[in-house]
Amino acid sequence: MKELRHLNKYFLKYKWHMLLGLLITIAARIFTLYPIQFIGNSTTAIESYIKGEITDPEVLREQLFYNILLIIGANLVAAALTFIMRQTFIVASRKMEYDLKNEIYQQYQRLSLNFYKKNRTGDLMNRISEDVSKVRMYLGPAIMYSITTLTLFVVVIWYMVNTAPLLTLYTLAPLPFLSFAIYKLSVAIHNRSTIVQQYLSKLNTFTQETFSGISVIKSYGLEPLTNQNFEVLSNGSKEKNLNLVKVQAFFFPLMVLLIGVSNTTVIYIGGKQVISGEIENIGIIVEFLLYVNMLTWPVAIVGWVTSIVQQAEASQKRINEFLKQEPQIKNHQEKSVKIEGNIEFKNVTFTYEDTNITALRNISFKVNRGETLAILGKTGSGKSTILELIGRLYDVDQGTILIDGENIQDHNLYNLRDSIGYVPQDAFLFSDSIRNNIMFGNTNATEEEVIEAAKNASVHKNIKGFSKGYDTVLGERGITLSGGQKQRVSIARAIIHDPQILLFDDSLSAIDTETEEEILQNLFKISESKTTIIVSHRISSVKNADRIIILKDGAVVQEGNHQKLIQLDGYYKELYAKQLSEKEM
Ligand SMILES: Nc1ncnc2c1ncn2[C@@H]1O[C@H](COP(=O)(O)OP(=O)(O)OP(=O)(O)O)[C@@H](O)[C@H]1O
Repeated sequence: MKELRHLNKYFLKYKWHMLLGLLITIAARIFTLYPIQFIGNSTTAIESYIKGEITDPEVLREQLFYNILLIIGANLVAAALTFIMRQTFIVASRKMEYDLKNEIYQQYQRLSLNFYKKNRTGDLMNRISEDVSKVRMYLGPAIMYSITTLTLFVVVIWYMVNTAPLLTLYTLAPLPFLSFAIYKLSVAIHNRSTIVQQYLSKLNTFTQETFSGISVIKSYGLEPLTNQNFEVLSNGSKEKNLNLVKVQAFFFPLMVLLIGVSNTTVIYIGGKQVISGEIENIGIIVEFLLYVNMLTWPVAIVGWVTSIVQQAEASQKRINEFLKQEPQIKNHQEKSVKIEGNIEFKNVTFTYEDTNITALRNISFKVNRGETLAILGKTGSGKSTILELIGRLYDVDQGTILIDGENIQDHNLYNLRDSIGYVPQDAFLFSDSIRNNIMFGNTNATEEEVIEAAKNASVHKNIKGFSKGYDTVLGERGITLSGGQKQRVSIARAIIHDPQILLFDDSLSAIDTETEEEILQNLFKISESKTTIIVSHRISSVKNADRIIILKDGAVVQEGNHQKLIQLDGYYKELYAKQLSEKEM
């Protein structure tokens, strides 16, 4: 129960719901029991009539009518109270589920990139959905049924002991066995359903991947192979499901068996006691039969509740693992100071902790407000890493990054990121309208500003060409747009944000050179008083930059402007010559 302690704060928050639920449960149970006494009374009245103690049939009719009215009345009240009981406990548990999901989601948002690298998306999704559902079963149904069972037990057993103590003992004897058997069965069901879930998860991942990669599958003619793989997986899933169904099938027969044993005991022992005169009338046997049937379900539920609590404990443990984690990148500064955009790297070395790859080695450079720095280099040379370090997606190991002369870590983290417009290498667009995708950079932007940003990113004409214009909804991963269009929408998003620092990570790669030139000219105007860093593989994107640095294996190997670098032997000159000849061809 240690892990479940985390949830106590929610019980405290909804204490009035819980308290009201408790009171109503007690009242509901008492009203559920009343009808049984009246059924007992009716049987006794019939018995008295048969024995001749009541001679007038009118009196019997009157007694039966009176008892039936009471039975109906008590049942109606019990039903109404049971409804309210569910409204309190179950509603409270749904509210707690909602709060817990929000707590986990906010924690996910708080955690840094390294957390997402270490954990698989499926696992993150599972903990916020599956695990929370299991915890909710503890917060609501388990608590509700425990209280119901306890109240029922106390009230019923007290009444039974008072009426016929020995008969009570005999009738209740099989119930602990029932509870234990149900517990064992619940554990087996739980274990097997966990395996079923795992198979289902595998099956889902497989299908999702095949749908995402459908174009590759079709173009390589891999349909038969994927069908085969799917069949193997779904067969496995079917086998596991059948295993589960087998144990589930034991549940009701077991209950029926034990109810049968208890009923037989009541009739046999009760009958003997009536004969010996220990029990005065048959009405008591009828009442006991009803009590036993009423107790069987709650006793079975004790086993069920125990397994629910165990599952909730295991799920909450998984949730707590994530809730306890601290973000790797922390904000050390509450105060926000307006960022001017002067960036300086001083002997920066950086190693990715998960792969142990040293992406940057002793890097130093400076770029001031109003300037454009371009970074070139072969793939894997560390260009993107530089941009990620400026956004503090990671913190440096050695050396320092200065922003406006101050250590990057001494700036307010959120203010720093807010001052940056980052266009990643792999432009990500949400399944939303183009307008909203652009406005992601500034949710308060006006229609004119959206159009202006799109024009500056040279994508306005394309958007206008769509029948729904800016309202065009993009499919998953923006599949309705071409690679170059996606990149430009992503650029418009950064422009509309109007940041102090603009970072472009190879974001013009899928755009033809003419459009590229157009965007660069627009950017030149927009970024007059901003700091721009352009990562690229193309000379055309970087030739106008104030400074260009060439990276090789994480180190700066050449530095200068276009004019200087085309004179020097090395990567830049070679690339220039190659791209020039390609253009001429
Ligand atoms: N998130 C990461 N975790 C671990 N290693 C990484 C990560 N990102 C990059 N690396 C490694 O760091 C090195 C530098 O990568 P980086 O993405 O900075 O190169 P790049 O110059 O931008 O390459 P490209 O031109 O292909 O985009 C590579 O060896 C890469 O494998």
